[in-house]
Amino acid sequence: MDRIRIVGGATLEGVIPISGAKNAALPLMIASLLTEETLVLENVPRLADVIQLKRILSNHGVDMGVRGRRHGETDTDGETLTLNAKTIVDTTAPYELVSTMRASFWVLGPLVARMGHAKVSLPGGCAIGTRPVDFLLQVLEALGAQIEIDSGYVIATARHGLKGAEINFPKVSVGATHTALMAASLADGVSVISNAAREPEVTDLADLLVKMGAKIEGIGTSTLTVTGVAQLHGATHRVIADRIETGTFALAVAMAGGDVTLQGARTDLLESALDSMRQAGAEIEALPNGIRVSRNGNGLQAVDVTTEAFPGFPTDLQAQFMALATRAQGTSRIRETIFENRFMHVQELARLGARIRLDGDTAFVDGVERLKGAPVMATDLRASVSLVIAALAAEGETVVNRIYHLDRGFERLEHKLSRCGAQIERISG
Ligand SMILES: CC(=O)N[C@H]1[C@@H](OP(=O)(O)OP(=O)(O)OC[C@H]2O[C@@H](n3ccc(=O)[nH]c3=O)[C@H](O)[C@@H]2O)O[C@H](CO)[C@@H](O)[C@@H]1O
Ligand SMILES: C=C(OP(=O)(O)O)C(=O)O
Repeated sequence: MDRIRIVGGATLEGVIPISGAKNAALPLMIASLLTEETLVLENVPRLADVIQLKRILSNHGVDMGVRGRRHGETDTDGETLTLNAKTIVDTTAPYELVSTMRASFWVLGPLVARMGHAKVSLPGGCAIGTRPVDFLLQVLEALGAQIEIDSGYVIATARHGLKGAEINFPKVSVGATHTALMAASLADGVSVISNAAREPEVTDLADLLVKMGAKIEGIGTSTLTVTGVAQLHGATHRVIADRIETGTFALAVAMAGGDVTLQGARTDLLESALDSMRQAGAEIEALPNGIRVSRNGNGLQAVDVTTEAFPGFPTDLQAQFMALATRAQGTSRIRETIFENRFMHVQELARLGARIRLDGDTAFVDGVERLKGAPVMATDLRASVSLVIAALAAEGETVVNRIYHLDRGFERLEHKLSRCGAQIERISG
């Protein structure tokens, strides 16, 4: 199993290219199941989750190709993927393929909408809470599908197609909104989705669906009105920049000090997190094609944050922000309101010398003068990278074990950081 070794203390200087967003690329790829025509997706990140979804889609019969590199493109540019689901050969997504990744469950909506039948294993994904799928199933039931659970599989049936409906979510859910958008696009009649997620990845999916011929109003708001169409067609779309990768590298610079341009990053995708970083002592400047982050000399200050649905502070940056707070002056209160068990990084950060107390949904982080390198264990995707951030400022060597979690969501992390001066390397095997 690969590990990452970091020797802390170096400041970061240079340019980091930001990849396409994992959490946008996955639903965009899944949308290929909605049409017989070809989708072209540009700027797809090279990640373990994308490779796994390619396997799942292939199993359904989606033909896939990767377009060769064009003039002027470098190896930091994302892939251009073509996906064609002319013939769906299998409407089952088996446990072996689905169990490692939450987003793979989202094939359920498009399959039942187009084929009238789908059988999908209950999902896996990061172990950060119970993560039920009840809202996703309620969406499909509201649209007229019959749902049955059998031997760990959800079986959805709608022999005569789906019908438009009113859908009102009790809680904001990204995956349930993706499911509602995709299924309602091919349903007969109008669907109104209330309390919809407004995450940029939901907007990216809605924008793609509109290019494919879907009729969606209210994009970017919490009420989406979808008028179903009989068929969708092919389209070309560029995956938005990864706001979580952006925030992660911004926090790495805030932690290590230095001056880095995050190329291709967009401030409008993470205003709330950037504000918290400014309060902590980072300088952040929007550039025409990126964001410049620096911290030179000034110390870090404690900041309180509460995770919320977009446009609030994202739960996917909570662990990384906590890493920064471990070195700030004073006590930071970090409250997690989205997932009930997303604090597994706390005990690993403690191995590096962090002082963190947990009380229910809140972590109290007392900043310390120094962290010291140690062997640590990655427990989930964002927890893994929080350990990397802490290690950048720790004295001596840190080895992060089980980094397969990290490879799910960060493309060439060690290259991107080492190019800016970090002492970081992958140890294979
Ligand atoms: C691949 C992907 O894009 N994953 C993201 C997505 O996950 P995901 O779509 O799984 O997260 P949701 O937005 O659905 O979850 C939000 C909350 O709703 C609850 N819930 C959700 C569905 C449901 O049927 N019942 C239910 O109770 C969840 O347990 C959680 O407490 O959004 C999360 C919240 O921004 C991010 O942390 C994940 O990185
Ligand atoms: C939690 C995440 O992913 P998943 O929903 O696939 O577990 C994440 O991207 O931070």
